[in-house]
Amino acid sequence: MALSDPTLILRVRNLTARIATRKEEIHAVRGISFDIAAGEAVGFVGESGCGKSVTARAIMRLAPEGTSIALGGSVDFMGQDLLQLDEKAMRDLRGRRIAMVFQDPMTSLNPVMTIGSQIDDIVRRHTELRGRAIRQRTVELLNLVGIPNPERRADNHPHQFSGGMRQRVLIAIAISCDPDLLIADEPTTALDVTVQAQILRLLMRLREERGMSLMLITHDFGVVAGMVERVNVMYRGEIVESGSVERVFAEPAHEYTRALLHAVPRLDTAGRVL
Ligand SMILES: Nc1ncnc2c1ncn2[C@@H]1O[C@H](COP(=O)(O)OP(=O)(O)OP(=O)(O)O)[C@@H](O)[C@H]1O
Repeated sequence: MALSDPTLILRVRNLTARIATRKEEIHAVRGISFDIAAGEAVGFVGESGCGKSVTARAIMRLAPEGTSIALGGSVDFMGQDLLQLDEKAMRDLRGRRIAMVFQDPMTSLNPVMTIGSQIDDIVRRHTELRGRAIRQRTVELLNLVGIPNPERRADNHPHQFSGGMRQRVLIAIAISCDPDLLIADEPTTALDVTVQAQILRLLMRLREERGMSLMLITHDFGVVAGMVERVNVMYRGEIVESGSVERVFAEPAHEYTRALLHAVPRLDTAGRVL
């Protein structure tokens, strides 16, 4: 299947995802459609349980832990429908062309391995580099995501890093293969506010420098403001509203969006004398 618009890298149509646990089946994503252009940052906003994470996982064809997933519709990624690929092709694509960063930077890292050896492994697996060149690349990646003294820090274990620094490490791992699309699922939720801003700035800088697309998933409208061009608002497994951030902020069309926006402090009115 060819993409009609060459600047689109992702074209999702009528995507459905049912996840089954031992107890029940949940229709978590109910026929959503959206596009992401090359180099574009798109936000997905909605309250907990609305299907944002399942959407991200559906694109990667990964089931949430402890579940199995059944997908419908199409996920056209640079001209290939990912839902039709065999598992081997999908494994090749994950991490290399589409990479993901999750909320909890501690559980995604191996606590007994040094940061450097964890990144070395990924560089070895995904590139042609061998010998000393691997560690050089690891240090370069740590430097790129703003880890000070990267040569020395590479020999530390995850618990010797702060939450924000661990998230930087995971971002380094995610961009190590130069993906076309980075999916960041609540990347700053576990971090305090100043660190949140630093991580968001880092993601934006990397997106610009590398020309990758960014799918930013958050329950917090404040996080997407100033970060993305377009936002999709999700509610109960559907996209109920989408548009430019400015438009959605200024004139939310859906009642649910208005309710979500109410929860965000308004910077423009905060200092005004009543
Ligand atoms: N591992 C799981 N086991 C059982 N149900 C799950 C699991 N993961 C997600 N679900 C269910 O799928 C639906 C969509 O969840 P999803 O995680 O996509 O929501 P979300 O919008 O990303 O919220 P959150 O930010 O809390 O993850 C919900 O009904 C949720 O309960």
